Amino acid sequence: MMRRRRFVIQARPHRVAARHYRRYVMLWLSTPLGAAVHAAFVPLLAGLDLPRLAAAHAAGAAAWALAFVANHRGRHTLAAALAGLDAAAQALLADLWLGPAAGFHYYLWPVACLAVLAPRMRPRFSAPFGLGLLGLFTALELAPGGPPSPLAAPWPTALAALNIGLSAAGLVMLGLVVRSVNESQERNLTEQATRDALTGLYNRHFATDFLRQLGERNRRTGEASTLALGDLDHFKAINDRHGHDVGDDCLIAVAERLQAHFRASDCLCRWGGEEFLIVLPGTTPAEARSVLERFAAALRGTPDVAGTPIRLTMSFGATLLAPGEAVERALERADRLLYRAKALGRDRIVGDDAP
Ligand SMILES: Nc1nc2c(ncn2[C@@H]2O[C@H](COP(=O)(O)OP(=O)(O)OP(=O)(O)O)[C@@H](O)[C@H]2O)c(=O)[nH]1
Repeated sequence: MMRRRRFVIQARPHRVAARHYRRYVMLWLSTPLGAAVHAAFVPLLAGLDLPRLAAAHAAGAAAWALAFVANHRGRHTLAAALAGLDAAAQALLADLWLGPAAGFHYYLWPVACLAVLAPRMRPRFSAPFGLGLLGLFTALELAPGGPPSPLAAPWPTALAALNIGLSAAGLVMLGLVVRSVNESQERNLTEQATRDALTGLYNRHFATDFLRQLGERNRRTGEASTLALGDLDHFKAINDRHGHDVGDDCLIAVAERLQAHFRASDCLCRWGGEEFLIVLPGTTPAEARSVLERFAAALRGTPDVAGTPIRLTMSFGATLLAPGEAVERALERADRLLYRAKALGRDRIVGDDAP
C-alpha cells in the first residue's frame, strides 16, 4: 500500500518551545518572504528614481532577515516586533513619499493579523493593537488628497495593484498556515490520547473503544473476529538481570515486530505492563493462529534486543469474538486461555479448542 507523504511545514528546533510552535512557523514562513519582497522592491524603486524609498526597503530587508534569525533562536516576540514595526513604518513612509494612491498602506492588513495571531501579547493588548493598525489603514485610505505622487501614470496604479496583491497573498498565507498548524496540533493531541507513549501501539483506552465498535459491527454483519491476549514470558527476570531500560527496549522490540506481522486494519494495543492485545477483525481463530505462530517464531528467533543478547518469547490466549457476544466475556476468556498457556510452560498459543 502506498503511504501518502505528509507535508511537514518545519520541524521545531530545540530552542523553540512546543507551545510557541504556531508562532514560530508563521514567522519562519513570513520573515523570509517579507525580506524577499523588500529586496525585490529595492531595484524597482531605484529604477523609478526613488532612492530614499529604495534605501528604506534595503533596511526593511535587513530587518526581516534579522527577524528570521531572532525567530529561529526562540525570540519570537522580538521577531514579530521587528517585522511588524518595519511593515508599519514602511507603509507610512511610502504613503508619505508617494501618496496613498500607490497602496503601500495595504500591508497594514497582514501586519494587523500577524500582530493578533503571532506575538506573545495577550488578546487584550493584541486586539486593540491590530484594530489600531486597521484604523491607521482606514485613515490613510480615506484621507483626502495626500502628498502629490512623484510618479507618472501608470506607476501609482501598477504599484497599488502589486501591493494589494502581495498583501492579499500574505493574508491567505497566514490563514493557511494557521489552519495547517491547528490541524497538525489536533492530530498530535489525538495521537497522544490514543497511543501508548513507550511503544507507539494503541493504548487500552483506544482498544476498549475499538472493541466496543467492533462488537456492534459484528452483531450487524454476523462477522466473527479474534482477540489474542499476549504476555511476555519471564519479563520480571529480564528486568532484574538487565535493568528497566533494557526491559523497555524489549517492549519496543515486541511492538515493532507486532507491527511488522499484523495488518494495518488489526488493532495492536499495549494492554498494560508487558501484556499486549491483538484484535483481528473479520478473522477466524484458525487464521489468527497462523499469523500469531509466525510472529511468535520471529520473536523467538531474534538473537538480541538493542545489542543485549536476550531471547524473548510470548504466551497467547486467543479466542473468537462471536457475533453478538459481549466483548467483556471474550476478553475474560482470552485472559483464562493466556493463563493456561503460562501454566502449560509458556511460549505457546492456547485457543478455544484447547482441551
Ligand atoms: N521495563 C519495564 N517493565 C515493566 C513495564 N511494565 C511492567 N513491567 C514489569 O513487568 C514485570 C512483569 O512481571 P510478572 O507479572 O511477574 O511476569 P513475568 O516475569 O513476565 O512472568 P510470566 O508472565 O509468568 O512469564 C514486572 O517486573 C513489571 O515491573 C514497563 O513499562 N517497562
